Amino acid sequence: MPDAQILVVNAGSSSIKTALFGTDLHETLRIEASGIGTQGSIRTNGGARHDLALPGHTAALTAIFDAMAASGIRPANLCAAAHRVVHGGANLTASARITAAIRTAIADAVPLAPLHNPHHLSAIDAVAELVPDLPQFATFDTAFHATNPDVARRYALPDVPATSGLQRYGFHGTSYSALVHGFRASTGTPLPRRLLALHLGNGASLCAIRDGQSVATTMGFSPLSGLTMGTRAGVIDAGAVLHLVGTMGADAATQMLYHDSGLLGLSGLSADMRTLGQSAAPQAKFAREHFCYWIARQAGSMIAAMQGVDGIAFTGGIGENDADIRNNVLAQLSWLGNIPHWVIPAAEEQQIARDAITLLKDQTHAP
Ligand SMILES: Nc1ncnc2c1ncn2[C@@H]1O[C@H](COP(=O)(O)OP(=O)(O)O)[C@@H](O)[C@H]1O
Ligand SMILES: CC(=O)OP(=O)(O)O
Ligand SMILES: [Mg+2]
Repeated sequence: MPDAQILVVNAGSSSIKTALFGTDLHETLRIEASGIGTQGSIRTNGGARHDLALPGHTAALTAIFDAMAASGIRPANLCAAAHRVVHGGANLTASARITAAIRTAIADAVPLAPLHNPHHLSAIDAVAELVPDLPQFATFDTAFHATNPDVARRYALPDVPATSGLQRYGFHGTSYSALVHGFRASTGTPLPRRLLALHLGNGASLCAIRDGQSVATTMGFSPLSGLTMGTRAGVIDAGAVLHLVGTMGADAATQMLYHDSGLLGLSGLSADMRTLGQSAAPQAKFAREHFCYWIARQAGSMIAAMQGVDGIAFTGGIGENDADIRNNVLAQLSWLGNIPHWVIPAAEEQQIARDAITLLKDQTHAP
């Protein structure tokens, strides 16, 4: 194992994907834990999945670190760690070295991304404990959407202190920027001028990408809005949220909207799309239909924001693997005519490593 490896940690809501990269961006090891809280499994270098009980992210991180140690990785092999961070709040949008102040800002944004930020902090702290002086970096999921125009970002709320920072940030930007960066290499064609990108994983969103830049996306202030997701409700009338808070209280409403809704809430069976696809239960079929219908509905909004569409790209665990979901969505968009589409593996880890390498080089060249 050569030295100077960058450890990348991508904690999603149902997965932790880790990889090691050389400073030339060459991937040397990949260990992924998936189905956290459902059908837990771990796999190394894209090989066979091994079933493993993964009740939570802490168990997944421990299993990954054990597997890394078993693969011969030692702290001395690492020159940096780099993390995907879903929400950095209003001020943290560009990738950065994780200082005490930045850790605090990520902690302050926990209420805005309760399915993600706590796990980013656990990973940052676990690495700091294992290798105390290792430089650590963060890539923010919000960064790619900084190009959205004000009309897209602004909620129609008054400009008063209570609404400070209340805007549509958008997420999955790490995946979308990797998709734009690697589009030609993975498809053999140039990036279409107006691309509808669908990141469909446990969390799911759409992005309107015009000339390589995000102009609109379905998630907003938090990763709760937009599409139907594994356990998240997606777009819901604020009046319905007020009603839930009024009748159940804020804590129970938060639990319902983030943890008990979406595919799980609709099916009463599972948040996991693969499990639902294998089920003959009518509720499982309805949950899958709901997922596709709301993708198609919100795709119309993204296409309007770009004034048309020249290509469609699917990515994420569902987007890459579930052909029935892709075909259902494409059939509901057939009114568009014959638009080319591609399936492109999410390359979030490579994007995170690329950002960290840029920051490492900047530090080396700093006066
Ligand atoms: N072969 C498959 N067929 C259908 N769904 C799949 C398949 N593989 C993974 N998925 C689904 O992908 C989702 C997880 O996506 P992923 O992008 O890994 O999650 P996360 O959002 O946690 O990063 C789950 O709903 C899982 O069932
Ligand atoms: C932002 C988000 O929902 O991420 P994930 O799909 O990885 O849970
Ligand atoms: Mg993910």
